[in-house]
Amino acid sequence: MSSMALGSGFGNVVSLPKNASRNSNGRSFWIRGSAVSSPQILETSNVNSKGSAKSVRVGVLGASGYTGAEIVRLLASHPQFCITLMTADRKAGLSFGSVFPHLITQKLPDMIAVKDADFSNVDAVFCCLPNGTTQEIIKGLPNWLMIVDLSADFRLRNLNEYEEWYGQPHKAPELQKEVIYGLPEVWREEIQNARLVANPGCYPTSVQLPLVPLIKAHLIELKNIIIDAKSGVSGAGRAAKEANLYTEISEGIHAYGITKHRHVPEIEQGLSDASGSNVTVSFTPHLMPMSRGMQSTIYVEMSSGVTHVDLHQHLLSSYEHEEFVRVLDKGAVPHTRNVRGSNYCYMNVFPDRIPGRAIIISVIDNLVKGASGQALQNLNLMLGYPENLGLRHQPLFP
Ligand SMILES: NC(=O)C1=CN([C@@H]2O[C@H](COP(=O)(O)OP(=O)(O)OC[C@H]3O[C@@H](n4cnc5c(N)ncnc54)[C@H](OP(=O)(O)O)[C@@H]3O)[C@@H](O)[C@H]2O)C=CC1
Ligand SMILES: CC(=O)N[C@@H](CCC(=O)OP(=O)(O)O)C(=O)O
Repeated sequence: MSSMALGSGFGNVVSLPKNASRNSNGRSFWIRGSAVSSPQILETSNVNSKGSAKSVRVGVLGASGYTGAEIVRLLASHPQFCITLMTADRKAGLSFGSVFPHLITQKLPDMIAVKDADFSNVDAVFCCLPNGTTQEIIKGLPNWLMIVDLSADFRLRNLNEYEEWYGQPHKAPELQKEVIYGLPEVWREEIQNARLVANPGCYPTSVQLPLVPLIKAHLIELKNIIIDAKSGVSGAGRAAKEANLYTEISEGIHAYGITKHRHVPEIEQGLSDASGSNVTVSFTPHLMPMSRGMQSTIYVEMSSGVTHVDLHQHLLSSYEHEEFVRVLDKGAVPHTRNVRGSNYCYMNVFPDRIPGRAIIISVIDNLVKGASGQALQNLNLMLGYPENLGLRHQPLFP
């Protein structure tokens, strides 16, 4: 990574991204210089492979949940971010390794209740908290903290719509005004200048990545978009629920949230932004007997004179320079297994047997590109780092 070196309170040299000043928007992380003022948290795990202190101190709120654990897993190989704060609710007081033994080798702070958290040792936070709680918690946080919120609290711009779909008035409308929607392939420039980013939902990520470029290029009709989507059970979080017991989930699939799923307005907001007019979709999610992975099968009508080859070609050229989106070769079927554990979205286009229609298939790992990987991609961008830092894991197979 190209960088400039500054002396620091760590007594080490801290590497800052060369383009750090580009992010100096008055709320700038680097101008504050807070990254260089905390000698007490320096640990071996806070040193990168070059022996320099990692520059950015990160808090993970909701570290005992699935997305929190996934952030911790990804940050283990991040050369510049170290974790200085972890919170939990029922599991506050426990060590992270006792809650997630697969990550026991990492040296990490114990998880504490968010009310006891001291943010003076933190430059940026990932909020991996249940919907509805983040907006209350972050409105009390210092206004210089960089925040990536993985919940749905700040994704909908229209607060009436938020109230309608989430069943409660928004509790931090003043913060909503500064939020940037964190889908890097669409809003990269805005994210680079953001302090507060709303990380997209998993289903909306898998749908917008293929549809936004096609809508922007007027290659598909805005009516009759049908999305049939499927998710692994980790999408529902780690908290115990009867409906998610092995006996309820295994050896079967079922639809849920039919016509009422909270991701409908988020998908429609993204597609409407792309088209400049109101887009509505039919969206039905299904729960699959697998831990992680998500597929959206999307049925579209092509614009007059357009073929599925045009759609494929346009997606190929749109994502030619995107590291995390792979448009597969003609005829290759995207499979959730092939993106498992990675930040990739794989997609492809197929002709329908009905003339004029096409079928688009997009797959992601709901916990990575659908949540924590995308969140890390966003924080990298917000701080001026290459967006793939800590994210180059190849998919796990089998
Ligand atoms: N799972 C997924 O695939 C995706 C999830 N998301 C969103 O990310 C967020 C986190 O999801 P996920 O990790 O799956 O959820 P989990 O249920 O697995 O984890 C929730 C975390 O929040 C903590 N917590 C619960 N209630 C409170 C509270 N009142 N105050 C403070 N902390 C609390 C929990 O602590 P404790 O364990 O101690 O109770 C736990 O650490 C959610 O908003 C979810 O909608 C977004 C995209 C995908
Ligand atoms: C399988 C499952 O239950 N999945 C979750 C989606 C997870 C997600 O992205 O949701 P948020 O919008 O809450 O962040 C659901 O359908 O609610």
